[in-house]
Amino acid sequence: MADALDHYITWRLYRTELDIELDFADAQLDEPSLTANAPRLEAALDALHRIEGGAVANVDEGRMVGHYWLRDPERAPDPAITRAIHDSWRQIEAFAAGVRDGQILAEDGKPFTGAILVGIGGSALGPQLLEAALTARDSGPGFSLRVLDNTDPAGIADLLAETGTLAQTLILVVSKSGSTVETRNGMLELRAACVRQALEFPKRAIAITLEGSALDQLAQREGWLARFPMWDWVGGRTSVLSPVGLLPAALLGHDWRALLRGAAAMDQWGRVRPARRNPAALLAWLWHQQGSGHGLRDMVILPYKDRLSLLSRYLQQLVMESLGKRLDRQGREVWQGLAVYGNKGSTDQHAYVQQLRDGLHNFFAVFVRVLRDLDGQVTGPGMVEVEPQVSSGDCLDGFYQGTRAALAERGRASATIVLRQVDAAAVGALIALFERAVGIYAELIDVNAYHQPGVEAGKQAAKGVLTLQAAVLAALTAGPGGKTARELAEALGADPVAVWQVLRHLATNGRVSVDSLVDPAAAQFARAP
Ligand SMILES: O=P(O)(O)OC[C@H]1O[C@H](O)[C@H](O)[C@@H](O)[C@@H]1O
Repeated sequence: MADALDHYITWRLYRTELDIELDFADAQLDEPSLTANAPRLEAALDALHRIEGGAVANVDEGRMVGHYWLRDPERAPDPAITRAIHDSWRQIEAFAAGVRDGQILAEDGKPFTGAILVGIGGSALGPQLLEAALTARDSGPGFSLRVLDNTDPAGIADLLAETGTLAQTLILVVSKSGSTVETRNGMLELRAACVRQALEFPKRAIAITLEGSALDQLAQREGWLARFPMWDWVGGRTSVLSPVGLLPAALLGHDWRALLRGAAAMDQWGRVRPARRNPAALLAWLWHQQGSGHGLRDMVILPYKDRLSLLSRYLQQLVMESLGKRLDRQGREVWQGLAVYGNKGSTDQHAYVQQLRDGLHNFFAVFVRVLRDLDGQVTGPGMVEVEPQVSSGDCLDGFYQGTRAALAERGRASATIVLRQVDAAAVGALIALFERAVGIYAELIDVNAYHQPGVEAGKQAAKGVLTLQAAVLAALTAGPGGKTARELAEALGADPVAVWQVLRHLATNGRVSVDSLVDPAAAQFARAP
């Protein structure tokens, strides 16, 4: 009779060189369905193999999908790509060393002590994840990274207030396309702050972007301090191991080569056949089985380690932007996706775990367990005993094991990724594991994981709002009296609700005059005096 230990060993994948385990013992996977679906999984792995060999997997945009080459440049199908990656590494190494050793100085001759990264989506989430996961561990004192990832004036003001003088601050403007509005705005706001502080923006500005993009051209024209490449074969949400994530990591003093090594080692593991022995394939199969191939259950990401609390935010983009698709690759309407949320344990146990155990059964959990309580040291001697013979770390691990068991008891599935510690190699491996699982799952459900047609609709509509705002401002007359939103909308042939929405925002910010904003039909707007 197989006992619980046999069951665990049967559903455990372990890789010695990574010291990472994937524990599927509570994942409710079963051998018969895995055997029956082995051909599909093997075909998905074949497809990934072709992608790694340079297939144009992003058919709509006619692009190769090369994030796997970022950690193993020799795999790239074109020697020019291999060279470009190696060149970028050399450039990152030299620049970060120059900043950290004080050869690259600010205009006042003093060292740079921090950076503000301006970017959004894939151009911010990866660097944020790395900073949160690795900073305390690797960097030592002396360099800080702040991120400006929105066009919210209050957020920008807060960041500027926190930073104070920008004299010792590098400004990293990160945008693959080089034309993202939020990032442009953040850059313009920081440029204005430099002018206010009598500092030269180009002397501290660095661009990470596609060669020839609008941002790249601007950086060239103005002679920015440095320019680093992005490539069209790397998607924003898989760009963390390109200069997008590596340069900030290097500036922070992280072991970015270990990050690459960890990812490359996970890629190796992720190429293992048969699929039953392959961690990424089993993870993708878990998603498929739990959500019936239609994302019917959400993935709750629960790392029991504060430093990984941004993992779920990072994975939200990677998974949901890749898999959330209306059409499959045959053009059929499929409305696919896989919702991701989570923060960290045991914190979330005091928030929504109640529903996970007792409520709606529309999820499965992926735990991340970190065996070592404190990095690089054993805590035994001198540990604080919160109870006799019990440390805080014992409690944290107990909460993980307890929550997992409590969910299993109610028939809720989970998988656990077990790391020895949160170091650069482990973080690289985690990133690669999920990237590969996304690639495999996309093959299983037949969607293009590498485009994002859905994000355009909101951007276009926002442009329309600003066009309407310009028309409304032009149509307003100077007071007294004024016009209602309805009158203005009629004059402009526009939607009166849209006109009201624009006006109430402008009025609240003192850009137009209004008698009162209480009644949308009666409010009288006039040009601000
Ligand atoms: O790096 P950027 O070109 O500025 O793009 C930033 C982000 O915005 C877009 O809307 C995409 O949906 C994301 O995939 C991308 O990461």
